[in-house]
Amino acid sequence: MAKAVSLPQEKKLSTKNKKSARAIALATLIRVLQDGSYSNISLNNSLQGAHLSQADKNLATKLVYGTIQYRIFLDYQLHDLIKTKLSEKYLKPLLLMSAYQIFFLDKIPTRAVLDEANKLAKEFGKQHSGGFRVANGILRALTRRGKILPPEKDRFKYLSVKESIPIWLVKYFVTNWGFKRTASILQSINEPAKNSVRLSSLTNQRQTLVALTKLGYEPQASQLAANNYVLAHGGIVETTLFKNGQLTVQDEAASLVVDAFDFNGDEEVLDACSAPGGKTVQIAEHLTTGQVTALDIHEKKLRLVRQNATRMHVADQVKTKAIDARKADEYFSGQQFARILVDAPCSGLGLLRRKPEIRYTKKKQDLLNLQKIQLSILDHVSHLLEENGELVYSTCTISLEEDEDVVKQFLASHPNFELVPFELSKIGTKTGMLKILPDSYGSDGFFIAKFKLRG
Ligand SMILES: C[S@@+](CC[C@H](N)C(=O)[O-])C[C@H]1O[C@@H](n2cnc3c(N)ncnc32)[C@H](O)[C@@H]1O
Repeated sequence: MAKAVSLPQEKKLSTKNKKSARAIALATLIRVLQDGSYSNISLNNSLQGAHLSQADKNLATKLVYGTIQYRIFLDYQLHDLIKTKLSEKYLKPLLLMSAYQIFFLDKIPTRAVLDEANKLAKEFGKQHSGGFRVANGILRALTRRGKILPPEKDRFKYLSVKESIPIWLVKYFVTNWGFKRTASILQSINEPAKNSVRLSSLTNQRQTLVALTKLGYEPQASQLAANNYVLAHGGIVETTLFKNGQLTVQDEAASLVVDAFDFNGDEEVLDACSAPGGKTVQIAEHLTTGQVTALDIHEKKLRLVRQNATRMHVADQVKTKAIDARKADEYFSGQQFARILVDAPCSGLGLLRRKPEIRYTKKKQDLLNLQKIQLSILDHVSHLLEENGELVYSTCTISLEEDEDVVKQFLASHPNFELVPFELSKIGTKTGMLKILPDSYGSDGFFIAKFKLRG
């Protein structure tokens, strides 16, 4: 439980600003938890017109994402203390947000959380409503009682509440990786995501590293990817290093996907699911006379691919086309690509650390629905690969349905393809498939399979 210690950064903020940050967080949480809005869109909209200091923006962001991330845990803390129906819409989000601060933000004194909750209840409640008294009573009872967890012998429920993961997902993980590994994965996905960048291979990497060090980013070479570095803190997109295309934000495991190809530089490459273009630009960096054709089903998202390509100085190597990859063989004829990447739409279970909502929005049936789309994309683009060409299939999920099972089914229906082992600079695979679980290196969870079309 949080102790009543002072928070220097909090103290520096004016009371008015503090209240605004919390009011914005609460308004966002009401929209997300009660109205089903997307947290990132909702929060960005609220922050845009808010004129908050950077510290207050950070606080509002932390409150929104932290409350969403720990919703199951927080609900459990509150469930037996809420004895009446919460008639006003703001009350439950306010209780969850306050409980989040009490249990997870050690530097905010409990006293301050209660005072702020009181003010917010008066601001958000109806006139003459007693909502603030209800909130106050529940939060005081919560601070008196402290944290509770289900009995450890109820293993699934215990893990579900402790790590704030739906029971179906805990069971799914335990079925595939056993209890001990599941506990390790779940614990790791609640840790903050690393700030990983990939240095452009077209610019002077030594100079970039020196500049990063001077700016206090303390770059540490990635354990996984050749050109990636883990930074001590965020904010890199505001720097000229990012704006000038000397580096880009890319997870360490995500960077391995393109490294699985062998390039000569003159190839025609198809990137079937390309937006926002992280891997497209990485492919393009390998090309001299070759080109990469970047598809995405959403025209709007291709703008991001073009922006990325321009920023990273590879626009001449990149063409974009809004096409459903399941119809790619209607637009392109013959075996015209030497390399094809299918970085498929997936459940994103490897991104649980980065995107706290995924754990609540994904259902087991989604894994099979997505598998159908993934197989269909693979099938339709596979006709476009030249003989001896390379096809890489990747996902940012760890579900077997979308990874190993897709590979198995694709090979069964395409006997002219075979898996090929690949060696990357820091990691390799003899099977042609590489699965990175989120607790192995603290990266995103990823799956990569490399196929070759027999000549
Ligand atoms: C995992 S993301 C790709 C990330 C991207 N490769 C990168 O590195 O930045 C999957 C992308 O596939 C797109 N997508 C979904 N269904 C598609 C389809 N049928 N055809 C083409 N693109 C599709 C989505 O819009 C999304 O941008």
